[in-house]
Amino acid sequence: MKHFTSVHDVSDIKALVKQALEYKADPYKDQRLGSRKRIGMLFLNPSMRTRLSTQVAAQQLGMDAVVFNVGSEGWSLEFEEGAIMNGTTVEHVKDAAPIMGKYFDILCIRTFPSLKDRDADYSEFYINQFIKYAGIPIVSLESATLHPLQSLTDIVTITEAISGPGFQPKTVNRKPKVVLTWAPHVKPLPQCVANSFAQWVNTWGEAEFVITHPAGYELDEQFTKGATIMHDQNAALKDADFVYVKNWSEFRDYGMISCTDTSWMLTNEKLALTNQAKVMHCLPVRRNVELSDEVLDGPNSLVTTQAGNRVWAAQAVLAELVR
Ligand SMILES: NCCC[C@H](NC(=O)CCC(=O)O)C(=O)O
Ligand SMILES: NC(=O)OP(=O)(O)O
Repeated sequence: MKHFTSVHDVSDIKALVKQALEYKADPYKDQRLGSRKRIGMLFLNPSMRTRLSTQVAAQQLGMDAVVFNVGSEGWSLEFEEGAIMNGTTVEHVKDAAPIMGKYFDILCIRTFPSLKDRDADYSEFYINQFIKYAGIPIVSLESATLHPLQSLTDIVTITEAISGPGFQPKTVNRKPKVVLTWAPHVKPLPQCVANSFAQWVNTWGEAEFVITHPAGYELDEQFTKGATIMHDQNAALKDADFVYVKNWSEFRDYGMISCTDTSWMLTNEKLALTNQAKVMHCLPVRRNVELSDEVLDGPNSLVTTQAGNRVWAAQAVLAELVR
């Protein structure tokens, strides 16, 4: 693995999931693997889970992690080739990234989309500039279109749940039914988590995968191809074993919100349509907008386990890059 910015960087998903679960069983088994290695973590946007879980993962491998909230504390970066820098940006990524390449062995970056310019966002303009100029492995901590550390975690979480004693598929030998459902929100959010989840589940190939959303919220087909897409949420939820709840803004009418229908919120009434599905969400979650309290606080919620698993996914990825 050279970089970790999408599922395409992974040659064997199942092996990486296995590695993550091995770290969960024995967190310090490779505590010297990353000795004398250092990761830099650049945040152009806020984070709680990604930041803390990746730091913990690095520590468990014996690596140092340096966090830089570049969005709020650093010089504002210029990314445009040939820019005449007589405005508000202070330093070009061409100058900054190679220096970070000297300080660190691996550079991890969070950079959200603008949700204004679809072509620029979907070209992954910002993270690709770091790949071009830093000269060291780059790890996405959520980029303009994808969130691969989250998606690896999600596959780890599903794998763990279906291997456990409590899992009862509807029919024997059936792949688990995984439903990604759109949920309402108060503001336009990136498509990253949904794109990435779809990309990973499709590549993994071990689920019967359904995506449900209101008309107009179709995601980019490059990520969803292979999934069944339905506009009827109740029909989609039937017999689901896992329900992944996420809001995203529109891809076609880019960054827009055309649906404010609160009935898309996942409630216990909707959960009753499923095969006692486990409920997932990447967090942070808007309670009683995306998901009801009763679901989040109820026995079907996997969200805390899922967020806890972020550590093992990050540890597996860092270990692979160090190796
Ligand atoms: N990293 C996980 C999700 C990050 C981001 N959510 C947010 O921005 C939520 C903000 C809010 O609820 O106001 C997203 O959906 O891609
Ligand atoms: N799920 C996730 O990426 O959370 P943070 O935004 O808190 O890192």
